[in-house]
Amino acid sequence: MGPKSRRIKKLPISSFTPDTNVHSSAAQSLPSSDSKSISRHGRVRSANRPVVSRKITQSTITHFHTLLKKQSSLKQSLASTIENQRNDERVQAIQTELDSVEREMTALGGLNAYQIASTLGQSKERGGDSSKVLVRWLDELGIKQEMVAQSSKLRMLEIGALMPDNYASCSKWIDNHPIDLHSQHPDILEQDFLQRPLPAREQDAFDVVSCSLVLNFVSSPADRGKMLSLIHKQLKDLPNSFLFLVLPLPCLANSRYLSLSTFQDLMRIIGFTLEREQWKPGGKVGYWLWRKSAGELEGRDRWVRKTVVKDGPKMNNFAVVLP
Ligand SMILES: C[S@@+](CC[C@H](N)C(=O)[O-])C[C@H]1O[C@@H](n2cnc3c(N)ncnc32)[C@H](O)[C@@H]1O
Repeated sequence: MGPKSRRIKKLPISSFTPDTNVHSSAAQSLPSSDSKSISRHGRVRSANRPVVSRKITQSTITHFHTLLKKQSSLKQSLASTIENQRNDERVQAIQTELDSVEREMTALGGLNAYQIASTLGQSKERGGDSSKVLVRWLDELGIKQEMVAQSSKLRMLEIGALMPDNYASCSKWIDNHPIDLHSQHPDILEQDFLQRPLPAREQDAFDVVSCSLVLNFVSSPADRGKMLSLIHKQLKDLPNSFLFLVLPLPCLANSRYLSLSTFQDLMRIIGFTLEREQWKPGGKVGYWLWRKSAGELEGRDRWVRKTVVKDGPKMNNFAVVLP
């Protein structure tokens, strides 16, 4: 007899601690789309900032992530039930559940409320945005100095940009192209990165791609793998091409399917070598800078499905699989 299969308990992936008691109050406290709260430069003006507690902001983000994951898995079940069984009752049941999840997302304020909650997470009161870490690393690597000396600019793609001006203070040497699924500003291109056309010419490719707290937003392991592989294709084939990745630390430090070291193996196969990292044990967020390298075929098979690397009662199910 084979080993007894055990149900793996799902915990939400978020940079924040889940708090199920305040979900409904989050929906009431967050405003819907309010262009007046965004300044000419795209910053959320403090005077107009919604007054929400840290707890409510965190709760909204966590709850939204959970709903996104439910939505993604219900959509998958719906598609496979329709394709394989054509069982009308089952299809109806999944559709009803999906409608209910989507109603809950709308009640929470949808992507807009999630973005406002995340913007508050970026604010100075909460420790600032991640761009400072990337700028410091590019400075330490001598890339800033090189650009300034050559009067040249790094071509950067910022995936999941809540504000258009995170790199405004570096405009002399960084030419940033911010995109987001739901743009909060005319200077942010509204685009799904997974649908972005690949660069037709080398000069359309990027020197740096920033992917800060976005990979954990992508709800399926296969789409996460696709995102990392597409980032590799959007980068120039030059030694100084980088991916700046920011993730809630538990995604790698407390997952059943990944660890900090196995993630490094996966990235090597996709074609990334670790250049810099910043995180502390028990911390909420980790920062990694990956240099583009040649991808590897050997060992790829291990990453086409999820494999448990460790298990425990309070672990999460964050995973990445390759397309
Ligand atoms: C938590 S926010 C992160 C914002 C910011 N980068 C930061 O570090 O605080 C995640 C953002 O990623 C965006 N996003 C998620 N998937 C995306 C995709 N496939 N293409 C473009 N943007 C995406 C979401 O719309 C959301 O605004």
